Amino acid sequence: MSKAIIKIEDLKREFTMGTETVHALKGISFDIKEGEFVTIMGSSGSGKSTMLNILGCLDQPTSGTYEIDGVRVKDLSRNELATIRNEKIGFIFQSYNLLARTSAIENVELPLLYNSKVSTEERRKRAIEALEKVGLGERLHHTPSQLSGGQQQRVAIARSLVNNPVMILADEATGNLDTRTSYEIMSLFQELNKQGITITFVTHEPDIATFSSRTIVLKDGQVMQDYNNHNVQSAANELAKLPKQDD
Ligand SMILES: Nc1ncnc2c1ncn2[C@@H]1O[C@H](COP(=O)(O)OP(=O)(O)OP(=O)(O)O)[C@@H](O)[C@H]1O
Repeated sequence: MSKAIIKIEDLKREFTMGTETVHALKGISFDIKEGEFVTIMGSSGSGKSTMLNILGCLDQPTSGTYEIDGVRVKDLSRNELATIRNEKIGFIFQSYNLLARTSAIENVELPLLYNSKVSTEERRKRAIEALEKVGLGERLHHTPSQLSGGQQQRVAIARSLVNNPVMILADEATGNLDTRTSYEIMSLFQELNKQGITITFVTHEPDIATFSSRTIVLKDGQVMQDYNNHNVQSAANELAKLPKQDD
């Protein structure tokens, strides 16, 4: 049995708006085990962003428990939360969030700058390895504006891997990409998952869920469905089915 990386129990998040209370999450419970590739789906307003913020230690629940890699997140200070975020989670966003005018390699090195145990040489070595892993070994010194959207997302994926996080947390990571590039990126996620990396992918796109091994569907702040996908599609196969580009 793989160990649970994420443990969530009866998690609630309420927001106070004037005299009203918005119940964004109404008692959510699930575990995510090491090596899983989970999509968290739901329509607009279902609670995905609220869930993502809590999973990413960017926000705290109103009640209930959230544990990541054995650490209980509730009651941690802001600094402790920042450390957990940096050490345990690799974030990937829809808009890549790379530093402009900064090379791919420097962008990937960023999460290691906060880690005083890693020397300059080691930092560079790990950044190069991460970029090679995502197929960008030939683009180390390109800045974001010199890279395509898909390549920029690959840099972001390399950056998310460089600290050896316990989980990658992706927020609509293919939202800005065309179909072909989305399949390329999903194929990369599938490869990384095969290598043992745990992935949680938050999205409103049902297509994405077909590439993951488990889907959790949120509705009105509750888990409506939580199922294993016994027929995981290969993104590389879907890519091969697309008409050839004339370039
Ligand atoms: N800071 C906040 N203050 C008040 N209400 C909030 C806040 N954040 C979220 N909500 C409410 O919580 C509910 C869930 O919102 P959330 O943003 O998590 O949904 P979502 O599934 O991510 O939607 P979308 O796909 O449109 O981003 C909504 O009713 C929203 O209005």
